[in-house]
Amino acid sequence: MGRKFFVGGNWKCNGTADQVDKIVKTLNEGQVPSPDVVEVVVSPPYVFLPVVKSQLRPEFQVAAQNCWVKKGGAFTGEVSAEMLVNLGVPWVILGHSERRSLLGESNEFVGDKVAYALSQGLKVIACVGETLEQRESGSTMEVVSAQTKAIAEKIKDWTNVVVAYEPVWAIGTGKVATPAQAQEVHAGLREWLATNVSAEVAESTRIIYGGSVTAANSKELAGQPDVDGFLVGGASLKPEFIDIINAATVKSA
Ligand SMILES: O=C(CO)COP(=O)(O)O
Repeated sequence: MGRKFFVGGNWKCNGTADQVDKIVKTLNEGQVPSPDVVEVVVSPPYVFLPVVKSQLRPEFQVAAQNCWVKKGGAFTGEVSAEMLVNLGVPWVILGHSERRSLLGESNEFVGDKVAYALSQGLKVIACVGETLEQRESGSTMEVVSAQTKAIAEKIKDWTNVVVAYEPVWAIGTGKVATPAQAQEVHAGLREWLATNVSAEVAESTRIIYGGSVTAANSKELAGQPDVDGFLVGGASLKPEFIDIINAATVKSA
């Protein structure tokens, strides 16, 4: 299997300088599999990116949590893809559900952001996911397919894209998707890519799960054939993030 396990830590809008120091120390001391087995990317708030990047063990990478939709300029409060590249930040998270719902980012806007970030040389963790209401009405695949389609329409090369399936009802709620629920949507997304992009892209693109991932549930989720890793929120601020990274060994066992 060619898809390397991927574990992202999304710190969201959390952390003081002291807390960031402690988290980085924990990450640097943790026992984890080799970078051949797992790719680890942590995503602090913008203001901490330079310090985290400079202090983090070299095999772990950093991601921004967002970037502007086009070239920088007169866009007060925004950070451009060019700036991230200039600072040597390799990854960016785009289309997180908190930005979709709280800041009104549409599918099309997220598609434009993904295309622009890729064009500047960034790698993208592109998030999709349904609300509880959408799940209960049976429209989960329709929703995540439309979110993925809005990206697929704007990009040609999927090499630098990781898709994060994050059901909104599982984010920050302690209500994790069951391994079967995650597998079903991941397989559906892979099928969507096979039908609408190509068999190669479907086979090689990593589809990771996010939403109340913990050390306790990570191994069973990682055991699902189409779960290629995680995007971790709350638990990425704690020492248990190291255990979640170690769930990668389930794939090679
Ligand atoms: O939104 C998430 C990661 O991007 C998931 O957050 P939690 O792990 O806190 O549920």
